[in-house]
Formats: sequence, C-alpha cells, structure tokens
Amino acid sequence: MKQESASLNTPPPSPSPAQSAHPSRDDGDPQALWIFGYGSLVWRPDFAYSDSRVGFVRGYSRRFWQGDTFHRGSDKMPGRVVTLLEDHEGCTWGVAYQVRDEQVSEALKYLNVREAVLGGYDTKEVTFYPQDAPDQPLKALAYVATPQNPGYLGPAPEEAIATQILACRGFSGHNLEYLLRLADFMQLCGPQAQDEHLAAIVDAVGTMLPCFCPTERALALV
Ligand SMILES: N[C@@H](CCC(=O)N[C@@H](CS)C(=O)NCC(=O)O)C(=O)O
Repeated sequence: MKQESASLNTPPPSPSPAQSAHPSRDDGDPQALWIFGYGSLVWRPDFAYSDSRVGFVRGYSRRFWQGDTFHRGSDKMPGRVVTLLEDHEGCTWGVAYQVRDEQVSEALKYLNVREAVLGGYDTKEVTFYPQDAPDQPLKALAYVATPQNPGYLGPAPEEAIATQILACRGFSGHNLEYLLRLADFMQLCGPQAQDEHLAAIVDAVGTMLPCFCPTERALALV
C-alpha cells in the first residue's frame, strides 16, 4: 500500500487520476488491498482478511443518511445506516482490513453484493491513518452511498433519525443494534475519537427510551 510521509497537520496530496483509477494495491505486495469500514463493517466484516487496523480518514464525516430496506429495514419501513459525507473539516474513525492474494477477489465479490447490490454503495479510494501510526497513511477502498443512489435519504434532525432507527428492523437485525454497535466501537477508540452526529442520535434514543437510560425518576415509577 502506498506509504505517504504526509505531515499530520496537512492532509496528504490527493492521488493523481491514474492512481485513483482503480483500487490501489499495497506497493509492498501487489496482491494486497486495504478496505476501510466505518459502519457495519466495523463489527461484522464477514470476509477473510490478513490484518486490521483501527484509525481514521480525514475529509469525511459519517452520517446516518442512507436508507436500508434489507439489512436494517424493509420496503415499507426503511432503516437508516451510515455513509460518508465529504467535509473538509471532517474525520471518521473506523477499521481498515488488509486482504491479500485470493482474499482480495473473495472480499470484493462479497462486498459487491452486500454493499453495492443490496445497499446502494459505490467504491471510493480514501487515505487511512492508522491510530498507532498516523504518520504512515495507507490507501484504502471505502464503500460510500452517494446522493445519486435510490436508497439515499439525506439529512434529517437527529431526533427524527433516532425515531426511525427505533422503529425499524431487517434481515440482519434491529436498526438500534446497528446504532449501538457503532457507538460501542467509538467508545473503544478512546476520547480522541469524536462523532457528534452519532452521539446526538444515541442521546435522542436515550430520551425516548427511559428504560434504555434509567434515571432515578424513571426507576421511581416502576
Ligand atoms: N460502507 C459502510 C456501511 C456499510 C453498512 O453498514 N452497510 C449496511 C447496509 S448495506 C450493512 O452491510 N449492514 C449489515 C448489517 O447491518 O449487519 C461501512 O464501511 O461499514
């Protein structure tokens, strides 16, 4: 994978068009590829990989703006899952998985169905900064749902997103599980990993579900 000696204070130079024409391979190993997960791929990659790193991408913010009528919702009640929004000030934490040799084609074949066919995501090359070596960024492939895909729902107040998440479930489980597993991951990343959008939705869920976030008053009612 291309190693860039970018300063921590300035984003690395964008890859040339030729470089970003196709998912780049690890320079050290032509048969290796890094895949960046920032939603369900964080806790359920479900493909074989050789290495994984916790870290972040710059220039993107995570948003619950993609509708899902299969994994966490239905045609009548689409759930909400995450995508990446281009945001110059943004930073999104997730997990990068290295796939090598025959793992590459297997992973891409699987993710094409899970993410593209069933989820409406496109692929995009991003620069990933490992938490333990942010001065050694890696090129990685990310699956991003753009506003042009039919399932895109776009922005909504976090309270409305929380209400929708509480009401939906699909073939992979309840939409609330999706939210809470992502929140759990962000807790594990430590205090430097912040996601205000995610936190606001979790807070809104807590307000709507007193049993979820017991307070002295709520407990006094039981
Ligand atoms: N592409 C993002 C989001 C992927 C995502 O959450 N996709 C959903 C909807 S297509 C999915 O695979 N869900 C499986 C699940 O909810 O367990 C990632 O890198 O994690």
